[in-house]
Amino acid sequence: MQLLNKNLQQLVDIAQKPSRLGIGLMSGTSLDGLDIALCKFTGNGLETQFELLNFTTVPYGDKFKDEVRTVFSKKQVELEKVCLLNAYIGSYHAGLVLEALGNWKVAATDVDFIASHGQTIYHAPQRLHKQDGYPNATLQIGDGDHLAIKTGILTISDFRQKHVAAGGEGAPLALYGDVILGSKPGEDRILVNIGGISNLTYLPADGDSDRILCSDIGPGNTLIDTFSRKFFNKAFDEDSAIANSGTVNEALLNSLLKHPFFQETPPKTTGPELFNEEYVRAAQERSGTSHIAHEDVISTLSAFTAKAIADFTRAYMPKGAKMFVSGGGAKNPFVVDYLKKRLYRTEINDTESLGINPDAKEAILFALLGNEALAGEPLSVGNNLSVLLGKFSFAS
Ligand SMILES: Nc1ncnc2c1ncn2[C@@H]1O[C@H](COP(=O)(O)OP(=O)(O)OP(=O)(O)O)[C@@H](O)[C@H]1O
Ligand SMILES: CC(=O)N[C@H]1[C@@H]2OC[C@@H](O2)[C@@H](O)[C@@H]1O[C@H](C)C(=O)O
Repeated sequence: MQLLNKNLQQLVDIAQKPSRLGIGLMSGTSLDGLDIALCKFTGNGLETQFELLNFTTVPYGDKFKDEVRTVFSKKQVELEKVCLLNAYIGSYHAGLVLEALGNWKVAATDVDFIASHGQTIYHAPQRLHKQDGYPNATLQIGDGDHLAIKTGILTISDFRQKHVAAGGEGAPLALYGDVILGSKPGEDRILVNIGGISNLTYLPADGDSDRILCSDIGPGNTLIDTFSRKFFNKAFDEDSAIANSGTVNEALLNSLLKHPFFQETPPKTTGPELFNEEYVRAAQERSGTSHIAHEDVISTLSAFTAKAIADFTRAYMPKGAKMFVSGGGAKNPFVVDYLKKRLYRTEINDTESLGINPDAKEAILFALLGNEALAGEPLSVGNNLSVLLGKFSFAS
């Protein structure tokens, strides 16, 4: 007699496998493309053994980016567009997964699960929306059912909602993956990811769970990208070519750093809902720097990203901790050099030196969270919430 329906049986079977093949998908706030990481997991929790088998970033075309930007971090949008994009992105990502699997010569039937972050279109922690009676909120679109149906692979998605439901801000979720991938007994480590928004995980040498901290820091690439697009028609400041041709304007830099967010005690989260074009315009007006050269704006915004990380590190991190950077911002020489100058006593490398591909780190994180949703137990580490995240979408 069959006791379970087919879908529940599939969950039990996958959970009991000695090792699982999972795909992590991340589409971040930089809107540069879809990161796809094929990982093999053995075990779960802090004992997880993991291997990155394949990784690719599929760049988004301008048309897709423009479509998403019509609803991205905007207070008012066409609701119809949100509805259409929710289905479209799920299905589009599914197509990209199938294409990647084809390129890697891996059969979809050999993959146990997809763990999909989706596309954040609005992040609204209470600290940002400040509306009485409303809780923390965040919204990711690209529905998991479309991925499951189109690829035939069990899909876990919408990881941030339960974090919010359990009292968190829905981010950052990096902590769990960073603890597993990046901890080393006897070494104080700081893992900094410079994506659209930058965030950091502190991993103490003694492994003391109470001292582990994960928090957003401030803008990563988001402002550099916005103004590179606006002034120079470039998606980003490749190899800091623009920033290097300008000068940091100290008055503007100080004005940019004057926001209560930077004084708030971590953990905290933010997004382009705060750090956007209007934010920079207002800082320019306050500091009388509205007419400085466009190159100087890019240099100053790059310094802003780096100085926010340096200030946070000085304020909250113990001296002597080693820093490991990842995310697209780790490839911005101006940002990294500025950071090194501000933190001249800190040893700074990228996460490649830990054996973690700096571009793949966040996609791996979601694959890890998917593995936990299937085979793990709620874990209490640092300031993470002790809940298993993610919703299941079955292929039939
Ligand atoms: N060669 C380079 N020079 C300068 N900047 C670069 C370079 N390569 C990538 N970047 C920056 O990295 C960005 C992409 O970063 P990443 O892929 O980490 O973002 P993301 O996944 O959207 O991040 P998150 O979700 O963490 O906000 C680009 O938009 C660009 O600003
Ligand atoms: C709401 C949202 O999408 N936040 C992202 C964003 O990009 C970086 C930073 O802001 C971080 O808080 C988070 O992503 C990573 C993966 C996280 O949750 O750890």
